[in-house]
Formats: sequence, C-alpha cells, structure tokens
Amino acid sequence: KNCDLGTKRSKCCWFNKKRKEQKNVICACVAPPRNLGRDGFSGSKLTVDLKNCAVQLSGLCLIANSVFAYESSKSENLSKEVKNENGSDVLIECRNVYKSFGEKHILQGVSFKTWLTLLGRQLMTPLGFRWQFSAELIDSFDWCSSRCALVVLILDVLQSWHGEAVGIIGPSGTGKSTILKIIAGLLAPDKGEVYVRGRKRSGLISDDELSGLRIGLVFQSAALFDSLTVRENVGFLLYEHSGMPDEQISKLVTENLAAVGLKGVEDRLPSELSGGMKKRVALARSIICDITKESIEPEVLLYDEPTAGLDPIASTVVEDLIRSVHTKGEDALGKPGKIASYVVVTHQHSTIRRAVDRLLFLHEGKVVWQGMTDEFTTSTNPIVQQGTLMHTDTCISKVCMSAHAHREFLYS
Ligand SMILES: Nc1ncnc2c1ncn2[C@@H]1O[C@H](COP(=O)(O)OP(=O)(O)OP(=O)(O)O)[C@@H](O)[C@H]1O
Repeated sequence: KNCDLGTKRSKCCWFNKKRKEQKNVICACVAPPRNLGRDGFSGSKLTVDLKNCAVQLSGLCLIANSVFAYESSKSENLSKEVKNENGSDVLIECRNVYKSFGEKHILQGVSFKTWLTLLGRQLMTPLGFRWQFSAELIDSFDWCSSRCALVVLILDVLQSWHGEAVGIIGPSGTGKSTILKIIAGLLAPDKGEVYVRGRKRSGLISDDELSGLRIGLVFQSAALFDSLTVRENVGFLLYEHSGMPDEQISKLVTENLAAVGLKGVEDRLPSELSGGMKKRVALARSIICDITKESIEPEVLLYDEPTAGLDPIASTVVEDLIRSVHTKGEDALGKPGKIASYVVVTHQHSTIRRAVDRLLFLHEGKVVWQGMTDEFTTSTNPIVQQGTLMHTDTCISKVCMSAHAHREFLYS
C-alpha cells in the first residue's frame, strides 16, 4: 500500500513512500489479471524491464507459494475438487495428438496443458525468469540495507484462482475446432492422448470414468435446436437427464438467461433471435446445471469462435460475459461458480484482449508458440509475428504497417 513502482534509467524501481527511500527491483512475480493493462500499468513493460535486470531469484517461488497457499486456503475448496490424482493443477492435457480426415493430416502432434491457476502455472513454468538462487540466499540476504527490493506483486489472485483462460489462435483450417472437439469427446484422436484431470480419456463423450470435471462446448454456430424454444434449448439437458420438475427447470432457465443479459425471450424460437442473442442463449445453455445434485462438478468451457460474425458491441458483450461467468465466482443463483477454466478459439483481437490470459498458437497441426497474451505482441518468433499480422488484417490494411506497428495496434 505504501509503495509505488516506477522506472529510473530504464530500471524498475520501488519507492517506499513512508520511509522515502528508493530501491531497485531485481525480481518480481506477477500474476497478471485481465485488466492489468487498463490501469495504466503495463504488464508487458514490467516483464521486459525485469528480464533486463541482472539478478534474478528463485527463492521468490517460496514467497509466492506461501501467498498462493494462503489464498487457496481461503477459496471454496475448488482446488480439492479439481486437483487431479497426482495433486497437480493440470486440468486438461493433450499429449502428441494426431488427427487426419482422409488424406488431410490436420493435427500432427499437438501437445499442451491447461491449468487450474495462472499462478500455479507460472511458478511451475516461469516465463522469462530464471530461478537461480537458493532459499538460503534469500534468508541470508539483507534486504533492509541493500539497495535492492524484492517485489512480489500478487494481483487479483482470487480472480486468477478460477483457472486460466486459454485462447487458441492460428490460421484458418489449422485444426483449432478439431482439437476442441477432441477435448470435448466428440471426435477421437488417431494417435496421442487426452487427459482430463490426470485421467486418460479412452473414448468419446460417453466415458463414465471422466466424472469430476464437466466439459462444455459452445459451438461456433451456437447450434441451437431450430424447432425448440429458447427455454427448451437452454433447459434441454435438464429436461432430458434430470429429475427436476419442469417448473423448477423453467425458473432456472430464466435465471441463467438473465445471467447472460437476456430477458423475456424464453418462448421465442432461435429464428427470432439475432446472432448475438443466439450466442448468449448457447452460453446460458452451457452454464446451466442440475442444482438438485449434492455436488456440482466444476466445468471447463470450450468456446469455438464465440464472437464470430458479431458486430464490435455485441462481441464486447459476449466477451465480457465469458469473463464474468468464469471470474465472478458465482453462478446465476449467486452460489459459488464452478467454471474452473475455459478455452476459446478465436480470430478476433478484442476476444484475445478481453477474454484470454494465455495463448496457444496452432500452425500446421502443431502448437508452435504459447505464452501470455501480452508476450504475443513482443515475441520475436517469426511465425508469431506473421500470426499477429494475420490477426490484424481483418481490421486494417496491413500493407502500410510494419509487424511491430501491427502488434502495437493489436494491443492498443
Ligand atoms: N468431420 C470432418 N470431416 C472431414 N474434414 C474435416 C472434418 N472436420 C474438419 N475437417 C477439415 O479439417 C480442417 C480443419 O478444420 P477445423 O474446423 O478444425 O479448422 P479451424 O482451424 O477451426 O478453422 P477456422 O479457423 O476456419 O474455423 C479443415 O480443412 C476441415 O475441412
């Protein structure tokens, strides 16, 4: 509370207002919240500054870990429910997944993991930090008299606690939707494995042994049943598979529709809705669950181009909804939310900026780059640079802009 961060001679500095002293920051750990950049505080700049610092510390892990442990003890025990048998924070893992359609080899060894926590993932795979010093060194280091400061920024930890938001981007036809369908159990991989909470998915969606984590897929086209009303679409699963009375389902449908900003549309048919409304109905359908069950399983939502075809305002509404059902920490009824994490396939910059923490870049059937969204703009990987161009060319003529300018534009 009593500190300011700043820069002096291109070094990151820390000012203690009370003691009126300044120290150089030699290492910091940041759990980036989604709004980091909006408060005039650039996450990427801080990372770059810190990367340039000469001294880096591994002991920070211990400090961050203790904060993490403290925060996790305060949470709604979500961790106990979603940590897998090995005690790891990995929710979904694709290991060397291959998929072909006839002669078309679409996925050619896709591997990645999604994590329950941003912070947990960062500690395990530090981004840009090399952890070199031992804990003893941290203990023996005289922080008070030194001219250096160790700054641990744990921002919005509780928000991060609800699991990371992963974006999958890449050229058209590279297999982004295909990998979502494989994770959701709608397609089987030809080779490779998919693990959900550490348990191998051996077949398709009917796997019984996969209980413990629900996986919901929101299709690109919204995929509503044309001949059913909005109420019947949203409550479909409950009407078919729960013992809840119709009246209770109807009430729950209304509440879930309200949660996505829709009122009085229950009796309409999908053909009477706009594109944005259809997407919101699909979102309501994906978050509704049987509230009469003793325990509601946490869920990972997979969104396939949720904002495709929407105007900028409708896109913003959907993007913020995606964020809010995930991070708000409560469902439509005000009970603790169970959206453990989500994965979103998108081509849209606003979606990347507003609704994604970490990006996976899929290219020619493989994940060729992954990193935090702000790193995407600064990456020197040629494929990523090309990718940023591809992701901006729908908005602006790329002929008159350099790759760097495009990336600046993307995140401006
Ligand atoms: N069931 C299927 N049968 C045959 N080919 C398929 C099938 N599903 C996908 N494909 C082909 O696989 C390729 C990858 O499709 P996919 O939808 O995964 O791409 P994508 O990266 O999501 O593309 P886009 O960004 O345009 O949505 C495409 O060439 C598509 O035609």
